[in-house]
Amino acid sequence: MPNPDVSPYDALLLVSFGGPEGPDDVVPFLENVTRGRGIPRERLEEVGEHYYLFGGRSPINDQNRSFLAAMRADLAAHGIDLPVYWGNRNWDPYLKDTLRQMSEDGVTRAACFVTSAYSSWSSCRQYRENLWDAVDALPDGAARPALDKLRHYFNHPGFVAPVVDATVAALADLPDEARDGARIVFVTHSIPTAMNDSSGPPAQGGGAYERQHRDVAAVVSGRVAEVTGVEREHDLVYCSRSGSPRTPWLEPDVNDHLEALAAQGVPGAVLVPVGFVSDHMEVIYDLDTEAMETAEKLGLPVRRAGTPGDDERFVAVVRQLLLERAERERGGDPEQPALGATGPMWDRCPVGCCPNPRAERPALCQDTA
Ligand SMILES: CC1=C(CCC(=O)O)c2cc3nc(cc4[nH]c(cc5[nH]c(cc1n2)c(C)c5CCC(=O)O)c(CCC(=O)O)c4C)C(CCC(=O)O)=C3C
Ligand SMILES: [Fe+2]
Repeated sequence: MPNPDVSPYDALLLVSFGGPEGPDDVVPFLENVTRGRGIPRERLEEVGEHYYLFGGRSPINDQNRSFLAAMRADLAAHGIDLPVYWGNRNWDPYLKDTLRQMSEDGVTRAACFVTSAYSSWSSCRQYRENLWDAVDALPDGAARPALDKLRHYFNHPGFVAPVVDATVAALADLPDEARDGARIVFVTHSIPTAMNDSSGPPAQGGGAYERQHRDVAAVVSGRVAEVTGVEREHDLVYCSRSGSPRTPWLEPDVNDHLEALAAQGVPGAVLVPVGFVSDHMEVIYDLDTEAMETAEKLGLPVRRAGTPGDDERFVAVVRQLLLERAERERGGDPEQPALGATGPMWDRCPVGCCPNPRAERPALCQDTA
């Protein structure tokens, strides 16, 4: 079989958030994340403590290193010889440095895979602003690689499959008497309600962040019901609220929700962190530490489902989206797998998609007006 055609791409770029790698990194990292955001001092000190509890080291960079190794192996196993780069928004390796390396290496056009699956300013457009900044910062006269963001994958079968398996495994781990009546509680990162209201293309009326989560939650619970032979109710709740207490953010909070479930007499719950691609700090602190403490206090049996991480089906999504997009850029019409009601997402975000809540800023990977 001939090797797959990846033209017009000559590189792949993994784009992520970044995290501290030791205690001395924590404060500078938090400053990078929150510059100009008006996050109260107390909230920052509190989040710093979450990191210090884990030795000042976020799990996210090691998870990306492992994902990169898996991606390279997957590409090689499928006859694709493409350099793979990695750059972050908030910590080393910074996107700006990575773009410089790509430019020096002669990369002309790279496909970008972002470790965030949904629409919203925080989870999509801000990364596209970061890409614009990184290209903009290239020195005068340096070659400027073109960057294309691969489509959103929250509803891609290769993202959904490991979430389904992890939910089934977490249910199996509940005590027998809690299992059949257990609630499936999907959890994602809270964002300001205004950011949710403006997420997605203006023509769709906003609310894309929440809607996309509800769509994938319905798909996963439907599949879990098929596999386990038991219909269970499910909910979508939020973790990691930040910002000023006066600003409304998406609710309910996962801890409040567990209390409500216990009060209703629900016998148990499985937390499914569908908003996260791997076990970030939000998962190991906000869910495994804080929400589990809440569950224990309530005497409510709760298990946390795993995230896709470097599951080979999720790793393969990168290659599948790369080949799909390459073919589309060459004028072809490949199949675009997608589960649920939303359908396959766009290649380029529409004008006005997920606006920056503070000031309009240039971004890459969108339609030109
Ligand atoms: C939607 C969303 C995702 C999911 C999409 C994606 O993955 O991108 C996400 C991911 C992440 N968020 C992370 C860390 C932080 N986020 C913060 C602050 C904020 N997050 C926000 C939203 C999101 N964040 C928002 C609206 C803020 C307020 C400030 C602002 O308007 O930007 C703060 C400041 C302290 C605080 O206030 O919590 C920290 C330290 C880490 C690294 C974790 C690790 O180390 O493992 C990851 C993967
Ligand atoms: Fe965050």
